[in-house]
Amino acid sequence: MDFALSEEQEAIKDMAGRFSREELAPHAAEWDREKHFPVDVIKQAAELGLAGIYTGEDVGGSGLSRLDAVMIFEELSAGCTSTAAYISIHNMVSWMIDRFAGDDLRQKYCPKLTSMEMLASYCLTEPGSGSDAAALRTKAVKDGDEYILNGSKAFISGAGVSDLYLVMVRTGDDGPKGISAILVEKDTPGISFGANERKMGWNSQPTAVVTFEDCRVPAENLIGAEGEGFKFAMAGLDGGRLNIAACSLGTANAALAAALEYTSERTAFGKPLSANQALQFTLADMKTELEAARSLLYRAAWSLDEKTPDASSLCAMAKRFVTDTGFEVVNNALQMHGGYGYLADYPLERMLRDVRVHQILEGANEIMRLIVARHMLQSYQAG
Ligand SMILES: CC(C)(COP(=O)(O)OP(=O)(O)OC[C@H]1O[C@@H](n2cnc3c(N)ncnc32)[C@H](O)[C@@H]1OP(=O)(O)O)[C@@H](O)C(=O)NCCC(=O)NCCSC(=O)C1=CCCCC1
Repeated sequence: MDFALSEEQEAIKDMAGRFSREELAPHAAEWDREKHFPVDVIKQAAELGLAGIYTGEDVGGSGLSRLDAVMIFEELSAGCTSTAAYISIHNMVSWMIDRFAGDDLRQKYCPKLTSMEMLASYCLTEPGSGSDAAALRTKAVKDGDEYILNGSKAFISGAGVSDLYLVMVRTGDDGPKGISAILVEKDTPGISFGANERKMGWNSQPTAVVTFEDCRVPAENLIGAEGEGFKFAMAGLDGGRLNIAACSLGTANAALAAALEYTSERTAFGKPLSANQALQFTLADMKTELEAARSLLYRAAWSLDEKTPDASSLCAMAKRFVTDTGFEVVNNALQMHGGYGYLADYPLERMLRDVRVHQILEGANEIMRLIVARHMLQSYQAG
């Protein structure tokens, strides 16, 4: 087993790290304060190949691995958690179209997504269904060569700004087998967007309800066949969950770096804070837990690349463990800053607000435990 990164991976990390330090970090506090969605900066990411990281090269993607992707999101999130997370959602949609749509849709949309001529949003959650995703009710009824959509999607990142919406809809019976996936462009008559939600964090991207009222969408926009949408949605989330975990990891790395600097420079009782063994122990635990989190994350990403049978379960483990660990590390770093950690002049309170939601979205961490337990019990019962 080789734990060393390849030269190409080192170069990818360097490139993402530079973009993060130069284009994201200097503005993250302002974007958070002003609730500004930095579309221009996000589009610069496309020029670096970060808009279709694991989308195929034949449609303009970078054709990299999931392991490469988590390394990239770890770097990007150290600069701005919320912006990195939006880029991760865009990547998830780009990959889902590349992987599951027919060639006409792939050729029509993937190059526009990988160049970020179009930005994308993922629409699964509804006002009445979150963790129980298969209970979704947004209907799509076939009418000639169109589907007519009616219903609402909630908590949609990028809503109102994104150009393309990958929407999970009900085309059949109750449950997962009646769900399909369809693409809806922003200017389609019948689609509308609610007000930007007021959130604790993730303020550099808009979040809103998306409503469909007799929204007519070409039938050719259906991804795959009717009834396949739930599996596509779950497969997309396997990778999405890794990327969100990477966003917690990168943010926590930055928080630990800030804590090291602060505790080395700030003096109390005649010596630097970091000279206190109690703080040293906490710093050591933070470092150790982040290393453990990274190891699990990379292992899960490798499993997804290799399509191992336990890949979805490992993605769920990584999402749960890394986002919980990331939150604890950021919280400890904030505590080490004392009162300053609570001020918006320092980045810690923003980091804490941003990573908190990673324990909730793309599958709450309780659902991650459910996925792991189900896989473990099924494997046990199968002998
Ligand atoms: C895990 C879960 C609770 C499972 O549900 P059930 O028991 O209804 O479904 P079950 O019986 O497990 O399965 C149905 C079919 O589906 C296949 N499949 C499952 N996982 C996968 C997978 N990973 N890959 C491929 N196929 C999969 C399964 O095999 C089955 O097919 P089969 O009958 O065997 O032919 C699921 O609902 C879930 O996960 N919720 C969290 C939602 C949730 O995560 N939102 C997040 C919304 S997005 C979000 O929060 C965002 C926030 C910020 C912006 C981006 C998005």
